[in-house]
Amino acid sequence: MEPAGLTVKLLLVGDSGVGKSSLLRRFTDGTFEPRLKPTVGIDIKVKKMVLEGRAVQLAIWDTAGQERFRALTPSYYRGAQGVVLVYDVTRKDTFTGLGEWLNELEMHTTTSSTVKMLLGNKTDQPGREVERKEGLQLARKHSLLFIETSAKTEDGVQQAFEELVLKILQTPYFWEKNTFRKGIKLVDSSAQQKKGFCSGHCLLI
Ligand SMILES: Nc1nc2c(ncn2[C@@H]2O[C@H](COP(=O)(O)OP(=O)(O)OP(=O)(O)O)[C@@H](O)[C@H]2O)c(=O)[nH]1
Repeated sequence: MEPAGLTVKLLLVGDSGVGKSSLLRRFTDGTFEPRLKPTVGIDIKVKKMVLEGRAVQLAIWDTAGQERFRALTPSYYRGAQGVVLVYDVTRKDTFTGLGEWLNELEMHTTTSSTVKMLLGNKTDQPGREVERKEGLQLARKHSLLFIETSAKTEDGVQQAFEELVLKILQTPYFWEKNTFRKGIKLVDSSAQQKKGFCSGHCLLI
């Protein structure tokens, strides 16, 4: 039988239009669509990556940010080892509205089982309304990883996912849950040992 390897479930949440689907597209397909339609319900993409010599299969759940789909979101948290809370650095309302998302996160996840990341997107766009240090402060307050990105230019996108998954792999709970998986596949890590990993982008709190 083929080794099952490691599977990690990630969830993207945040207000409509902040760029969740665009981040996912950029990360999985390397593309950017300037006029992307809002997500309806849920979209799941799978991507394989190798981190620290381990092959990991990511199942990334992209939730719809529109209000009419909000009732569905809580059920998606189940089994998620990583949650990315996205806001738009050019829309203050998406940042001030994070309290509601943070409450939801607190209700549906535990610190030991889920790694959480705060992500400020659209750094390429003029008219910034949320400063980096504001994001950083909020992340510190809630013990979240923090990063700023641009799905358009790709800046920070790869780093965001890598940092999140790396942190998940360092979580004891993850290994307890994955012990039933036989034959974890080890692959050559040399090509994946990144230089300047997360330089200037990521913060591990
Ligand atoms: N300039 C710029 N535009 C972006 C960026 N990310 C997303 N956009 C644009 O913002 C709009 C909304 O992006 P989406 O990815 O659909 O946002 P979403 O958070 O998935 O929205 P919902 O599906 O409604 O929850 C789209 O027109 C994107 O092209 C970015 O980093 N820079």
